[in-house]
Amino acid sequence: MKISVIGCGYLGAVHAASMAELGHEVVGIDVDAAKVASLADAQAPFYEPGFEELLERTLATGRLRFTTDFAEAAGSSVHFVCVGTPQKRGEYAADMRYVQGAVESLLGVLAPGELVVGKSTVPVGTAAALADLVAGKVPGALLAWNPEFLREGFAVQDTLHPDRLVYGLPAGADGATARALLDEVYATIVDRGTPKVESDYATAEMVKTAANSFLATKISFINAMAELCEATGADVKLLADAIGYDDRIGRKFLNAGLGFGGGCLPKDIRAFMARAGELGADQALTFLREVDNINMRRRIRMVELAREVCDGSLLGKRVAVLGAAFKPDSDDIRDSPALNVAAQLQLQGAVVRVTDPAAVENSRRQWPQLDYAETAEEAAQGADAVLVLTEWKQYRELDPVEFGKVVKQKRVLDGRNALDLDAWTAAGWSYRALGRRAG
Ligand SMILES: NC(=O)c1ccc[n+]([C@@H]2O[C@H](COP(=O)([O-])OP(=O)(O)OC[C@H]3O[C@@H](n4cnc5c(N)ncnc54)[C@H](O)[C@@H]3O)[C@@H](O)[C@H]2O)c1
Ligand SMILES: O=c1ccn([C@@H]2O[C@H](COP(=O)(O)OP(=O)(O)O[C@H]3O[C@H](CO)[C@@H](O)[C@H](O)[C@H]3O)[C@@H](O)[C@H]2O)c(=O)[nH]1
Repeated sequence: MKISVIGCGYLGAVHAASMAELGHEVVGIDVDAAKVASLADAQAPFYEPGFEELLERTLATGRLRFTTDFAEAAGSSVHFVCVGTPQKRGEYAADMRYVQGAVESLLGVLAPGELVVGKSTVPVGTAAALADLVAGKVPGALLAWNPEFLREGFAVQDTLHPDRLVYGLPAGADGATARALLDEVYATIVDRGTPKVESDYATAEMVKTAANSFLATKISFINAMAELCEATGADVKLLADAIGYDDRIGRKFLNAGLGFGGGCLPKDIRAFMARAGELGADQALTFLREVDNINMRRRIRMVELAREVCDGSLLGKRVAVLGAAFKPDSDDIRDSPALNVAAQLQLQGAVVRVTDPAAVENSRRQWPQLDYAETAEEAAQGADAVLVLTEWKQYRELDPVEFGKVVKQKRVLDGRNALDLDAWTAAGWSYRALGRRAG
Protein backbone atom coordinates (compact mmCIF):
# COMPACT_ATOMS: atom_id res chain seq x y z
CA MET A 1 0.00 0.00 0.00
CA LYS A 2 1.19 3.57 -0.71
CA ILE A 3 1.37 5.65 2.45
CA SER A 4 2.45 9.20 3.26
CA VAL A 5 3.57 10.30 6.72
CA ILE A 6 3.38 14.05 7.37
CA GLY A 7 5.73 15.24 10.12
CA CYS A 8 8.89 13.20 10.71
CA GLY A 9 9.80 13.92 14.33
CA TYR A 10 10.08 11.43 17.20
CA LEU A 11 6.71 9.94 16.26
CA GLY A 12 6.51 10.36 12.48
CA ALA A 13 10.01 9.23 11.53
CA VAL A 14 9.63 6.00 13.49
CA HIS A 15 6.12 5.50 12.11
CA ALA A 16 7.30 6.01 8.51
CA ALA A 17 10.16 3.52 8.82
CA SER A 18 7.93 1.04 10.66
CA MET A 19 5.27 1.20 7.96
CA ALA A 20 7.99 0.43 5.38
CA GLU A 21 9.13 -2.44 7.61
CA LEU A 22 5.56 -3.80 7.42
CA GLY A 23 5.95 -3.87 3.61
CA HIS A 24 4.33 -0.60 2.55
CA GLU A 25 5.68 1.98 0.13
CA VAL A 26 6.16 5.08 2.28
CA VAL A 27 7.01 8.73 1.72
CA GLY A 28 7.87 10.78 4.80
CA ILE A 29 7.27 14.53 4.44
CA ASP A 30 8.54 17.27 6.75
CA VAL A 31 8.95 21.04 6.44
CA ASP A 32 12.37 20.78 8.13
CA ALA A 33 14.81 20.32 5.22
CA ALA A 34 17.74 19.40 7.49
CA LYS A 35 15.71 16.64 9.17
CA VAL A 36 14.58 15.29 5.80
CA ALA A 37 18.17 15.27 4.47
CA SER A 38 19.38 13.44 7.55
CA LEU A 39 16.62 10.82 7.39
CA ALA A 40 17.15 10.30 3.65
CA ASP A 41 20.84 9.74 4.42
CA ALA A 42 19.95 7.02 6.97
CA GLN A 43 21.12 9.23 9.87
CA ALA A 44 18.62 9.37 12.73
CA PRO A 45 18.10 13.05 13.60
CA PHE A 46 17.44 12.02 17.22
CA TYR A 47 18.57 9.29 19.60
CA GLU A 48 16.17 6.34 19.69
CA PRO A 49 17.47 2.80 20.29
CA GLY A 50 17.09 0.59 17.21
CA PHE A 51 15.74 3.37 15.01
CA GLU A 52 18.82 4.03 12.91
CA GLU A 53 19.15 0.32 12.08
CA LEU A 54 15.47 0.21 11.08
CA LEU A 55 15.90 3.36 8.99
CA GLU A 56 18.94 2.00 7.19
CA ARG A 57 17.24 -1.34 6.54
CA THR A 58 14.00 0.12 5.21
CA LEU A 59 15.68 2.78 3.06
CA ALA A 60 17.74 0.02 1.48
CA THR A 61 14.57 -1.79 0.38
CA GLY A 62 13.64 1.23 -1.76
CA ARG A 63 10.21 1.31 -0.09
CA LEU A 64 10.98 4.38 2.06
CA ARG A 65 11.89 7.91 1.03
CA PHE A 66 11.80 11.37 2.61
CA THR A 67 11.05 14.75 1.06
CA THR A 68 9.93 18.31 1.83
CA ASP A 69 7.65 18.27 -1.23
CA PHE A 70 3.98 17.73 -0.40
CA ALA A 71 3.26 16.88 -4.05
CA GLU A 72 4.91 13.51 -3.37
CA ALA A 73 2.03 12.59 -1.07
CA ALA A 74 -0.19 12.41 -4.13
CA GLY A 75 -1.41 8.91 -4.89
CA SER A 76 -1.02 7.52 -1.37
CA SER A 77 -4.07 5.63 -0.13
CA VAL A 78 -3.45 6.65 3.48
CA HIS A 79 -1.89 9.89 4.78
CA PHE A 80 -0.75 9.86 8.43
CA VAL A 81 -0.60 13.24 10.21
CA CYS A 82 2.19 13.10 12.81
CA VAL A 83 3.08 16.78 13.36
CA GLY A 84 3.61 18.37 16.78
CA THR A 85 0.91 19.71 19.10
CA PRO A 86 3.03 21.59 21.69
CA GLN A 87 1.70 23.69 24.54
CA LYS A 88 0.89 27.25 23.46
CA ARG A 89 3.27 29.81 24.92
CA GLY A 90 1.78 31.21 28.13
CA GLU A 91 -1.36 29.05 27.92
CA TYR A 92 -2.40 25.51 28.80
CA ALA A 93 -4.02 24.80 25.43
CA ALA A 94 -2.37 22.88 22.59
CA ASP A 95 -0.99 24.84 19.65
CA MET A 96 -2.91 23.37 16.73
CA ARG A 97 -1.34 25.37 13.93
CA TYR A 98 0.92 22.52 12.75
CA VAL A 99 -1.97 20.05 12.45
CA GLN A 100 -4.06 22.66 10.67
CA GLY A 101 -1.15 23.50 8.34
CA ALA A 102 -0.39 19.86 7.56
CA VAL A 103 -4.01 19.03 6.72
CA GLU A 104 -4.36 22.15 4.58
CA SER A 105 -1.22 21.20 2.64
CA LEU A 106 -2.62 17.70 2.15
CA LEU A 107 -5.86 19.08 0.71
CA GLY A 108 -3.89 20.18 -2.35
CA VAL A 109 -2.97 16.59 -3.24
CA LEU A 110 -5.75 14.53 -1.71
CA ALA A 111 -8.06 12.50 -3.99
CA PRO A 112 -11.47 10.90 -3.39
CA GLY A 113 -11.22 7.50 -1.68
CA GLU A 114 -8.01 8.42 0.15
CA LEU A 115 -7.86 8.44 3.95
CA VAL A 116 -6.30 11.07 6.19
CA VAL A 117 -5.32 9.49 9.53
CA GLY A 118 -4.52 11.68 12.52
CA LYS A 119 -1.90 10.28 14.90
CA SER A 120 -0.95 13.49 16.73
CA THR A 121 -2.36 13.99 20.24
CA VAL A 122 -5.15 16.55 19.87
CA PRO A 123 -7.94 18.19 21.86
CA VAL A 124 -11.20 16.27 21.64
CA GLY A 125 -13.30 17.69 18.82
CA THR A 126 -10.39 18.20 16.42
CA ALA A 127 -11.11 15.17 14.24
CA ALA A 128 -14.76 16.07 13.64
CA ALA A 129 -13.78 19.59 12.53
CA LEU A 130 -11.00 18.29 10.27
CA ALA A 131 -13.30 15.64 8.77
CA ASP A 132 -15.70 18.42 7.73
CA LEU A 133 -12.81 20.38 6.23
CA VAL A 134 -11.55 17.37 4.28
CA ALA A 135 -15.01 16.33 3.01
CA GLY A 136 -15.81 19.94 2.09
CA LYS A 137 -12.70 20.37 -0.06
CA VAL A 138 -12.28 16.85 -1.44
CA PRO A 139 -15.63 15.04 -1.58
CA GLY A 140 -15.10 11.32 -1.13
CA ALA A 141 -11.90 11.70 0.90
CA LEU A 142 -12.17 10.39 4.47
CA LEU A 143 -10.61 11.00 7.88
CA ALA A 144 -9.91 8.70 10.84
CA TRP A 145 -8.15 9.24 14.19
CA ASN A 146 -5.64 6.61 15.25
CA PRO A 147 -3.77 7.86 18.34
CA GLU A 148 -0.24 6.66 19.04
CA PHE A 149 0.94 5.33 22.41
CA LEU A 150 4.66 4.74 21.81
CA ARG A 151 7.17 5.58 24.52
CA GLU A 152 10.44 7.25 23.62
CA GLY A 153 13.30 4.84 24.21
CA PHE A 154 11.02 1.98 23.07
CA ALA A 155 9.54 3.68 20.00
CA VAL A 156 10.39 1.01 17.42
CA GLN A 157 9.16 -1.88 19.56
CA ASP A 158 6.01 0.02 20.58
CA THR A 159 5.17 0.95 16.97
CA LEU A 160 5.64 -2.54 15.57
CA HIS A 161 4.17 -4.32 18.62
CA PRO A 162 1.59 -1.97 20.13
CA ASP A 163 -0.52 -3.02 23.15
CA ARG A 164 -3.63 -2.03 21.22
CA LEU A 165 -4.85 -0.22 18.12
CA VAL A 166 -7.48 2.49 18.45
CA TYR A 167 -9.47 3.55 15.40
CA GLY A 168 -11.67 6.65 15.63
CA LEU A 169 -13.95 6.23 12.64
CA PRO A 170 -16.62 8.21 10.81
CA ALA A 171 -20.18 6.90 11.03
CA GLY A 172 -21.84 4.52 8.53
CA ALA A 173 -20.38 3.24 5.28
CA ASP A 174 -17.47 5.70 5.44
CA GLY A 175 -16.50 4.08 8.75
CA ALA A 176 -16.35 0.65 7.12
CA THR A 177 -14.18 2.02 4.28
CA ALA A 178 -11.81 3.72 6.72
CA ARG A 179 -11.63 0.58 8.91
CA ALA A 180 -10.75 -1.58 5.90
CA LEU A 181 -7.92 0.78 4.89
CA LEU A 182 -6.52 0.86 8.45
CA ASP A 183 -6.77 -2.93 8.72
CA GLU A 184 -4.76 -3.18 5.50
CA VAL A 185 -2.09 -0.80 6.87
CA TYR A 186 -1.80 -2.75 10.12
CA ALA A 187 -2.50 -6.24 8.71
CA THR A 188 0.62 -7.77 10.30
CA ILE A 189 -0.27 -6.32 13.70
CA VAL A 190 -4.00 -7.07 13.47
CA ASP A 191 -3.40 -10.66 12.34
CA ARG A 192 -1.33 -11.41 15.42
CA GLY A 193 -4.42 -10.70 17.55
CA THR A 194 -3.52 -7.24 18.86
CA PRO A 195 -6.56 -5.83 20.67
CA LYS A 196 -8.40 -3.27 18.55
CA VAL A 197 -10.86 -0.66 19.77
CA GLU A 198 -13.10 0.97 17.19
CA SER A 199 -14.98 4.09 18.20
CA ASP A 200 -16.25 7.49 17.19
CA TYR A 201 -13.72 10.31 16.81
CA ALA A 202 -14.23 11.84 20.26
CA THR A 203 -13.63 8.56 22.11
CA ALA A 204 -10.45 7.85 20.15
CA GLU A 205 -9.10 11.34 20.86
CA MET A 206 -9.97 11.00 24.53
CA VAL A 207 -8.44 7.52 24.88
CA LYS A 208 -5.07 9.14 24.25
CA THR A 209 -5.43 12.08 26.65
CA ALA A 210 -7.06 9.85 29.27
CA ALA A 211 -4.20 7.34 29.07
CA ASN A 212 -1.56 10.04 29.53
CA SER A 213 -3.58 11.65 32.33
CA PHE A 214 -3.77 8.31 34.13
CA LEU A 215 -0.02 7.75 33.78
CA ALA A 216 0.73 11.28 35.03
CA THR A 217 -1.67 10.77 37.94
CA LYS A 218 0.00 7.50 38.89
CA ILE A 219 3.41 9.20 38.99
CA SER A 220 2.11 12.16 40.98
CA PHE A 221 0.31 9.81 43.38
CA ILE A 222 3.57 8.10 44.31
CA ASN A 223 5.34 11.45 44.47
CA ALA A 224 2.68 12.71 46.89
CA MET A 225 3.41 9.61 48.97
CA ALA A 226 7.10 10.56 48.72
CA GLU A 227 6.31 13.96 50.23
CA LEU A 228 4.64 12.18 53.14
CA CYS A 229 7.52 9.73 53.43
CA GLU A 230 9.84 12.71 53.79
CA ALA A 231 7.64 14.00 56.61
CA THR A 232 7.41 10.65 58.41
CA GLY A 233 10.72 8.93 57.71
CA ALA A 234 9.02 6.20 55.69
CA ASP A 235 10.59 4.82 52.49
CA VAL A 236 8.67 5.47 49.26
CA LYS A 237 10.52 2.80 47.28
CA LEU A 238 9.50 0.04 49.68
CA LEU A 239 6.01 1.49 49.80
CA ALA A 240 5.76 1.40 45.98
CA ASP A 241 7.01 -2.21 45.93
CA ALA A 242 4.47 -3.22 48.55
CA ILE A 243 1.42 -1.57 46.98
CA GLY A 244 2.62 -2.59 43.50
CA TYR A 245 2.32 -6.30 44.36
CA ASP A 246 -1.43 -5.76 44.30
CA ASP A 247 -2.39 -6.62 40.70
CA ARG A 248 -5.08 -3.98 40.78
CA ILE A 249 -2.41 -1.32 41.38
CA GLY A 250 0.70 -2.73 39.66
CA ARG A 251 4.30 -1.58 40.17
CA LYS A 252 4.76 0.14 36.79
CA PHE A 253 4.80 3.97 36.82
CA LEU A 254 5.24 4.05 40.60
CA ASN A 255 8.85 5.20 40.48
CA ALA A 256 9.02 8.19 42.77
CA GLY A 257 11.57 10.91 42.19
CA LEU A 258 11.86 14.05 40.15
CA GLY A 259 8.58 13.44 38.35
CA PHE A 260 7.46 13.49 34.76
CA GLY A 261 8.69 15.69 31.92
CA GLY A 262 9.02 15.31 28.18
CA GLY A 263 7.06 16.38 25.13
CA CYS A 264 3.90 14.50 26.12
CA LEU A 265 2.64 14.06 29.70
CA PRO A 266 3.03 17.68 30.95
CA LYS A 267 1.56 19.37 27.89
CA ASP A 268 -1.12 16.71 27.38
CA ILE A 269 -2.63 17.03 30.86
CA ARG A 270 -2.62 20.82 30.51
CA ALA A 271 -4.25 20.72 27.06
CA PHE A 272 -6.85 18.29 28.44
CA MET A 273 -7.69 20.73 31.25
CA ALA A 274 -7.89 23.62 28.78
CA ARG A 275 -10.22 21.66 26.50
CA ALA A 276 -12.42 20.60 29.43
CA GLY A 277 -12.71 24.30 30.32
CA GLU A 278 -13.79 25.19 26.79
CA LEU A 279 -16.43 22.46 27.00
CA GLY A 280 -17.74 23.74 30.36
CA ALA A 281 -16.54 20.55 32.07
CA ASP A 282 -13.45 21.91 33.81
CA GLN A 283 -14.54 20.56 37.22
CA ALA A 284 -14.04 17.01 35.96
CA LEU A 285 -10.32 17.59 35.59
CA THR A 286 -9.44 19.89 38.51
CA PHE A 287 -7.52 16.94 39.99
CA LEU A 288 -5.07 17.21 37.09
CA ARG A 289 -4.07 20.66 38.32
CA GLU A 290 -2.93 18.99 41.54
CA VAL A 291 -1.18 16.24 39.54
CA ASP A 292 0.74 19.03 37.77
CA ASN A 293 1.45 20.88 41.05
CA ILE A 294 2.78 17.77 42.81
CA ASN A 295 4.99 17.14 39.80
CA MET A 296 6.44 20.65 39.69
CA ARG A 297 7.00 20.67 43.49
CA ARG A 298 9.44 17.75 43.13
CA ARG A 299 11.80 19.93 41.10
CA ILE A 300 11.75 22.65 43.76
CA ARG A 301 12.29 20.09 46.52
CA MET A 302 15.30 18.68 44.66
CA VAL A 303 16.94 22.11 44.62
CA GLU A 304 16.19 22.56 48.35
CA LEU A 305 17.74 19.18 49.06
CA ALA A 306 20.86 20.17 47.13
CA ARG A 307 21.10 23.36 49.17
CA GLU A 308 20.64 21.40 52.41
CA VAL A 309 23.45 18.97 51.63
CA CYS A 310 25.71 21.86 50.57
CA ASP A 311 25.62 23.24 54.13
CA GLY A 312 22.73 25.63 53.49
CA SER A 313 24.13 27.59 50.56
CA LEU A 314 24.70 26.82 46.89
CA LEU A 315 26.79 29.93 46.30
CA GLY A 316 30.04 28.89 44.63
CA LYS A 317 29.41 25.17 45.25
CA ARG A 318 30.38 22.79 42.44
CA VAL A 319 27.42 20.60 41.53
CA ALA A 320 27.53 17.75 39.02
CA VAL A 321 24.23 16.94 37.30
CA LEU A 322 24.14 13.46 35.77
CA GLY A 323 21.37 13.35 33.17
CA ALA A 324 19.79 16.01 30.98
CA ALA A 325 17.25 14.07 28.89
CA PHE A 326 13.72 13.84 30.32
CA LYS A 327 14.18 10.07 30.57
CA PRO A 328 16.94 7.53 29.86
CA ASP A 329 17.52 6.19 26.33
CA SER A 330 16.42 9.44 24.75
CA ASP A 331 18.05 12.72 23.71
CA ASP A 332 14.73 14.55 24.16
CA ILE A 333 15.04 17.52 26.52
CA ARG A 334 11.52 18.90 26.13
CA ASP A 335 10.38 19.96 29.63
CA SER A 336 13.27 18.02 31.14
CA PRO A 337 13.07 17.93 34.95
CA ALA A 338 16.87 17.45 35.08
CA LEU A 339 17.64 20.61 33.09
CA ASN A 340 15.03 22.55 35.02
CA VAL A 341 16.79 21.63 38.28
CA ALA A 342 20.25 22.35 36.78
CA ALA A 343 19.13 25.83 35.73
CA GLN A 344 17.61 26.56 39.17
CA LEU A 345 20.83 25.47 40.88
CA GLN A 346 22.83 27.79 38.66
CA LEU A 347 20.47 30.69 39.39
CA GLN A 348 21.14 30.11 43.08
CA GLY A 349 24.87 30.55 42.55
CA ALA A 350 26.07 26.97 42.12
CA VAL A 351 28.76 26.12 39.55
CA VAL A 352 26.86 23.45 37.64
CA ARG A 353 28.28 20.91 35.19
CA VAL A 354 25.77 18.78 33.31
CA THR A 355 26.42 15.54 31.48
CA ASP A 356 24.27 13.07 29.56
CA PRO A 357 25.10 10.13 27.29
CA ALA A 358 22.89 11.43 24.43
CA ALA A 359 21.41 14.84 25.18
CA VAL A 360 24.38 17.20 25.66
CA GLU A 361 24.16 18.57 22.12
CA ASN A 362 20.43 19.36 22.39
CA SER A 363 20.93 20.78 25.89
CA ARG A 364 23.77 23.06 24.85
CA ARG A 365 21.61 24.45 22.05
CA GLN A 366 18.66 25.19 24.33
CA TRP A 367 20.50 26.01 27.58
CA PRO A 368 23.81 27.54 26.42
CA GLN A 369 24.31 29.21 29.81
CA LEU A 370 24.96 25.83 31.48
CA ASP A 371 28.36 24.16 31.52
CA TYR A 372 28.64 20.65 30.01
CA ALA A 373 30.94 17.67 30.36
CA GLU A 374 31.32 14.57 28.22
CA THR A 375 31.46 12.04 31.06
CA ALA A 376 30.15 11.62 34.59
CA GLU A 377 33.72 11.64 35.92
CA GLU A 378 34.50 14.91 34.16
CA ALA A 379 31.26 16.50 35.42
CA ALA A 380 31.97 15.38 38.98
CA GLN A 381 35.61 16.53 39.12
CA GLY A 382 36.01 18.42 42.42
CA ALA A 383 32.23 18.44 43.03
CA ASP A 384 30.64 19.36 46.36
CA ALA A 385 27.57 17.31 45.40
CA VAL A 386 26.52 14.90 42.66
CA LEU A 387 22.89 14.83 41.51
CA VAL A 388 21.61 11.85 39.50
CA LEU A 389 18.59 13.28 37.70
CA THR A 390 18.06 10.91 34.75
CA GLU A 391 18.52 7.22 35.50
CA TRP A 392 20.67 6.15 32.54
CA LYS A 393 22.10 2.66 32.97
CA GLN A 394 25.61 4.19 32.96
CA TYR A 395 24.76 6.18 36.10
CA ARG A 396 22.89 3.36 37.85
CA GLU A 397 25.98 1.19 37.37
CA LEU A 398 28.60 3.71 38.52
CA ASP A 399 31.10 2.21 40.94
CA PRO A 400 30.71 4.40 44.03
CA VAL A 401 34.24 3.53 45.22
CA GLU A 402 35.98 4.61 41.99
CA PHE A 403 33.62 7.52 41.42
CA GLY A 404 34.29 8.75 44.95
CA LYS A 405 37.90 9.47 43.96
CA VAL A 406 37.00 12.35 41.60
CA VAL A 407 34.72 14.41 43.84
CA LYS A 408 35.60 16.86 46.60
CA GLN A 409 32.72 15.80 48.85
CA LYS A 410 31.10 12.37 48.67
CA ARG A 411 27.52 13.62 48.61
CA VAL A 412 25.04 12.06 46.21
CA LEU A 413 21.43 13.05 45.60
CA ASP A 414 19.48 10.30 43.89
CA GLY A 415 16.74 12.17 42.01
CA ARG A 416 15.31 8.98 40.53
CA ASN A 417 15.67 6.50 43.41
CA ALA A 418 17.85 4.54 41.03
CA LEU A 419 21.06 3.95 42.98
CA ASP A 420 21.92 1.18 45.41
CA LEU A 421 21.70 3.06 48.72
CA ASP A 422 23.70 0.43 50.63
CA ALA A 423 26.55 0.29 48.10
CA TRP A 424 26.91 4.07 47.99
CA THR A 425 26.80 4.50 51.76
CA ALA A 426 29.24 1.60 52.21
CA ALA A 427 31.63 3.51 49.91
CA GLY A 428 31.45 6.48 52.27
CA TRP A 429 28.94 8.62 50.41
CA SER A 430 26.26 10.61 52.17
CA TYR A 431 23.11 9.58 50.27
CA ARG A 432 19.91 11.62 49.95
CA ALA A 433 16.85 10.92 47.82
CA LEU A 434 13.32 12.20 47.41
CA GLY A 435 11.03 10.19 49.68
CA ARG A 436 13.71 7.95 51.24
CA ARG A 437 15.72 7.96 54.40
CA ALA A 438 19.15 9.54 54.29
CA GLY A 439 22.08 7.15 54.19
N1 LIG B 1 7.14 11.71 20.92
C1 LIG B 1 6.34 10.73 21.34
O1 LIG B 1 6.78 9.82 22.05
C2 LIG B 1 4.89 10.71 20.97
C3 LIG B 1 4.14 9.55 21.23
C4 LIG B 1 2.77 9.55 20.94
C5 LIG B 1 2.18 10.69 20.43
N2 LIG B 1 2.92 11.80 20.21
C6 LIG B 1 2.26 12.97 19.61
O2 LIG B 1 2.69 13.01 18.26
C7 LIG B 1 2.80 14.35 17.80
C8 LIG B 1 4.21 14.58 17.29
O3 LIG B 1 5.10 14.49 18.37
P1 LIG B 1 6.68 14.41 18.15
O4 LIG B 1 7.26 14.13 19.48
O5 LIG B 1 6.99 13.53 17.01
O6 LIG B 1 6.99 15.94 17.72
P2 LIG B 1 8.26 16.49 16.95
O7 LIG B 1 8.31 17.95 17.25
O8 LIG B 1 9.45 15.63 17.23
O9 LIG B 1 7.90 16.30 15.40
C9 LIG B 1 6.97 17.04 14.71
C10 LIG B 1 7.47 17.21 13.26
O10 LIG B 1 6.45 17.80 12.46
C11 LIG B 1 7.08 18.67 11.53
N3 LIG B 1 6.08 19.61 10.99
C12 LIG B 1 5.51 20.68 11.60
N4 LIG B 1 4.61 21.26 10.78
C13 LIG B 1 4.60 20.53 9.64
C14 LIG B 1 3.86 20.61 8.42
N5 LIG B 1 2.94 21.55 8.24
N6 LIG B 1 4.11 19.70 7.48
C15 LIG B 1 5.04 18.72 7.66
N7 LIG B 1 5.76 18.59 8.77
C16 LIG B 1 5.54 19.48 9.76
C17 LIG B 1 8.19 19.30 12.32
O11 LIG B 1 9.19 19.87 11.49
C18 LIG B 1 8.69 18.11 13.14
O12 LIG B 1 9.73 17.43 12.48
C19 LIG B 1 2.37 15.21 18.99
O13 LIG B 1 1.01 15.47 18.91
C20 LIG B 1 2.66 14.32 20.18
O14 LIG B 1 1.88 14.68 21.31
C21 LIG B 1 4.26 11.83 20.44
O1 LIG C 1 7.35 5.62 37.32
C1 LIG C 1 7.65 6.56 36.61
C2 LIG C 1 7.56 6.51 35.19
C3 LIG C 1 7.91 7.63 34.46
N1 LIG C 1 8.36 8.75 35.08
C4 LIG C 1 8.71 9.94 34.27
O2 LIG C 1 7.62 10.25 33.42
C5 LIG C 1 8.06 10.85 32.21
C6 LIG C 1 7.41 10.18 31.02
O3 LIG C 1 7.88 8.84 30.90
P1 LIG C 1 7.28 7.85 29.80
O4 LIG C 1 5.81 7.87 29.89
O5 LIG C 1 7.98 6.57 29.93
O6 LIG C 1 7.81 8.57 28.47
P2 LIG C 1 7.13 9.17 27.14
O7 LIG C 1 8.01 8.74 26.04
O8 LIG C 1 6.88 10.62 27.39
O9 LIG C 1 5.74 8.41 26.94
C7 LIG C 1 4.48 8.92 27.36
O10 LIG C 1 3.97 9.86 26.46
C8 LIG C 1 3.83 9.36 25.10
C9 LIG C 1 3.37 10.52 24.23
O11 LIG C 1 2.02 10.79 24.38
C10 LIG C 1 2.85 8.20 25.10
O12 LIG C 1 2.68 7.73 23.77
C11 LIG C 1 3.35 7.12 26.04
O13 LIG C 1 2.41 6.05 26.08
C12 LIG C 1 3.54 7.72 27.44
O14 LIG C 1 4.09 6.73 28.32
C13 LIG C 1 9.59 10.76 32.25
O15 LIG C 1 10.10 12.04 32.62
C14 LIG C 1 9.88 9.73 33.32
O16 LIG C 1 11.10 9.98 33.98
C15 LIG C 1 8.46 8.81 36.45
O17 LIG C 1 8.85 9.83 37.04
N2 LIG C 1 8.10 7.70 37.18
